Amino acid sequence: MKINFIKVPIFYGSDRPGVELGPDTMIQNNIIDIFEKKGNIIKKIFNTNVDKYSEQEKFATSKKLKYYKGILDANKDLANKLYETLKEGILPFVLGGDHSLGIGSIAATSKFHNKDLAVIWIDAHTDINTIETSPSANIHGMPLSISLGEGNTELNNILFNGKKINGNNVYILGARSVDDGEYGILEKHNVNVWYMNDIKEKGIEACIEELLLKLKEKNTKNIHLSYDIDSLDEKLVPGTGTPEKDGMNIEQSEKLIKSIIQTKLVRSIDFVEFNPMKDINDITLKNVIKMLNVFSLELSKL
Ligand SMILES: NC(=[NH2+])NCCC[C@H](N)C(=O)O
Ligand SMILES: [Mn+2]
Repeated sequence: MKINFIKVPIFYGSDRPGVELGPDTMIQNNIIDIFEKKGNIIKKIFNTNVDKYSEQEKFATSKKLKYYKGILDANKDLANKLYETLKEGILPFVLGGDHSLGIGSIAATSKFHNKDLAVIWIDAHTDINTIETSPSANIHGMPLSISLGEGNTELNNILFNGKKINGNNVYILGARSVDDGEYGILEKHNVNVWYMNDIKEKGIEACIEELLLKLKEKNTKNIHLSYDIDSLDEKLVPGTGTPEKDGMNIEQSEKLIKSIIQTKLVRSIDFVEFNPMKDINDITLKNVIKMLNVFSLELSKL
């Protein structure tokens, strides 16, 4: 598979420095080699521009959204680079950075496919807060609501105005930390969610079957796959901004990623929330590399 890596060194959405070092840490740990040894071709490595804002400036451009302007401009730049990549027929693989980057990557993939897009969101959180419901004002907890057209800031209008996706084409797996206000938004938009409890009760295989069936029933043609490493259990990923207990193990995560890539419908991928500054004894780094091995192997078979 021909791939462009798009680095997005941003921490503003999480308000916890360190995650902006994720992309370069992964590159320094030879992920280009890992991908190429399996037979993929890395065409280009883009770097998204992220302007500098100080801690004191975090509410300077919006009272309710931390680092609003910094996140907006970075996502615009990401969206343009991702759209270019799709136009060249190359798979964009976005290296985060925090999950606020989902705003730009969904905007670009949706535009390219004329809004005929499903989003699979593998995450401990549902990331569907709005300005009103967010307990933190951290934009990495809001990319799905923004992509669904909630709110009316410039973040809603990247590449084209308004709603990028439909809620019944959004599939969240691995959730176990949901804020009170998020439940109503999930319901309003008919979002499909498999909570960790569902995965524990039914087993990951049964959940994957349900997911694949729904994709088929809806005649899904294009998927944006957004992978947050905090979907893994906190013991496996101490190096992430918001680790949560009772998460997926490596084997479950691996099965899930393989089955999704094997649909041959994945058009763009995010890999987010690795914070090397919070890592302990390289535990997270090792698991990040493990998961990137899974992605690269599966992609090489396409
Ligand atoms: N992408 C993430 N790690 N999101 C964490 C979100 C945490 C919390 N729900 C919030 O909105 O602040
Ligand atoms: Mn997330």
